[in-house]
Amino acid sequence: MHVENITLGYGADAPVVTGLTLEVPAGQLTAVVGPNGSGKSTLLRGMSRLLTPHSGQVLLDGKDIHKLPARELARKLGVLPQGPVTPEGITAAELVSRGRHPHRGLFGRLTSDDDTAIDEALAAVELTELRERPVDQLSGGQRQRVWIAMVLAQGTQHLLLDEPTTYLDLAHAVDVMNVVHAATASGRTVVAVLHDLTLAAQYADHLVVMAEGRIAAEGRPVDVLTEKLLGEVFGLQATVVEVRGAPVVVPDRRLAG
Ligand SMILES: Nc1ncnc2c1ncn2[C@@H]1O[C@H](COP(=O)(O)OP(=O)(O)OP(=O)(O)O)[C@@H](O)[C@H]1O
Repeated sequence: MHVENITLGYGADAPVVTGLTLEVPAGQLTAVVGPNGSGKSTLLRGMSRLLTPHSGQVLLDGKDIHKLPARELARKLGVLPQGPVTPEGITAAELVSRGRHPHRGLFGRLTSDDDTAIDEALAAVELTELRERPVDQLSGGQRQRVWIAMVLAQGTQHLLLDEPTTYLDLAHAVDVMNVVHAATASGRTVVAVLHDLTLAAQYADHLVVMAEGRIAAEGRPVDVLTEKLLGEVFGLQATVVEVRGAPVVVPDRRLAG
């Protein structure tokens, strides 16, 4: 996936992302981090056709995604947007089955391939036992995992995930990141917006740091996530230590008294 000189914004407002170019490494996990409002979600929306760019292109296998038929794109690119709205009364399994839509014929029923993909996706996020529960009766974290399962069931080569670990406790966040990372082991390309810098650094092959609609730095987490960068981009005073070759961010405390 390649983003070429893209400018994105909303209506007549000043653009949010300006002239951004990004080569997404194939078969790897790219994490996008940055302060609130730096344009991470906007970038992901532009990369997934939820937002049409003012200028520039997003290329998938060399083709402009904004020119591909929707169905063809859905077979190649799975998207977890921020805060997806759950249809009322739908069960977990039904929601996950929607991930199979792009693979079905016009009036197609679910095939055994579809059933397998749905079962595997539910198992991957450990929700097999809750599969018949209405999604609106699940906890925030369980609901988030159902949505991730839906995107996994879509079986696409490319995945864009906006904050897949929001609402998850650390153990479940790690479970989800393990699942997401496993997708790259089978050759899939993943781009995930993440807020937890340490989690991002532990899992990302490639780290992109955004600031004010541009890429402030990118590369291996250990090269990118420095104390200097945290100060400059996040306004955060922190100590960075290395664990298993990846940076861990320890914010400096300012205790009263
Ligand atoms: N639908 C929208 N309409 C108008 N402006 C928007 C819309 N969505 C986002 N923006 C603006 O675009 C800017 C970047 O927002 P965006 O959500 O891309 O940032 P972000 O880096 O993902 O932030 P966060 O970490 O808070 O999720 C913000 O100033 C925001 O107000």
